[in-house]
Amino acid sequence: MLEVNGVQKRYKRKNVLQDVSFQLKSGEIAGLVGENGAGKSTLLQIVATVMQPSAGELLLDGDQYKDSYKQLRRKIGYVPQEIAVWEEYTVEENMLFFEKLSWERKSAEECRQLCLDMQLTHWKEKVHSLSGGMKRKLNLAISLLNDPVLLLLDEPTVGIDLKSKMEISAYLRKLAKMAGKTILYTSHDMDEITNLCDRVYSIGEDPFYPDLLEGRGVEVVKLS
Ligand SMILES: Nc1ncnc2c1ncn2[C@@H]1O[C@H](COP(=O)(O)OP(=O)(O)OP(=O)(O)O)[C@@H](O)[C@H]1O
Repeated sequence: MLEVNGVQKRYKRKNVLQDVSFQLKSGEIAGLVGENGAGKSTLLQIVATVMQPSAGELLLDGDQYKDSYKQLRRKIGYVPQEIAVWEEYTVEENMLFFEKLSWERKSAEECRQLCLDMQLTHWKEKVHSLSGGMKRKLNLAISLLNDPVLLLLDEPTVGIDLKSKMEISAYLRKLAKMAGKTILYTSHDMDEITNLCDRVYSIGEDPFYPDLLEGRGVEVVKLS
């Protein structure tokens, strides 16, 4: 379980996150919405241990982040907005390369299966010849190599076709419901968010997103 208590983030004189508190249970999928610049990526980076908050505390499965950054990092999968894979290498070479950097050992067949699980079938193809959707799937597969309990995804479905979007959504649902993974992800696609999420957190002052989500059958919680 993830607990975020009173998190604040200040960049020089700019307050981005004021007093953010929420909890996520195992197997829960939560969305994070807000206008550009509201602080979604900043919050994901803090939860991912990539960045430290200016104030507040975070706990994962009861362990304080500040006491155990290194151990907790092993339990977290984080996919930033930018696709970070080796373009000149094949899907197979990318997976095997990142497997070497992972804390968990996986065979080549297990790596291939991770890709197949989300309909990424181009095992022998170079990444530069893949579609944007396929690259996003590869990025996601890489983040799962160390069997994270918490998965943080920054706009995993931006700019990809509807079929790939639906495949990624179906796969995320399976990861949460069958494998008990906790997922926090950002998206500007309100149809996708309402279909996929148990709850949506809205960040920032602007009531645009909460208003947009009203009456769509999803719980919306405002964060500051
Ligand atoms: N390293 C940094 N130094 C200074 N300001 C930053 C830094 N990173 C982000 N910011 C500022 O913090 C604010 C929040 O940025 P952030 O990227 O978290 O927003 P976001 O909600 O993810 O936006 P988007 O939807 O465009 O991705 C923005 O005003 C941004 O310019």
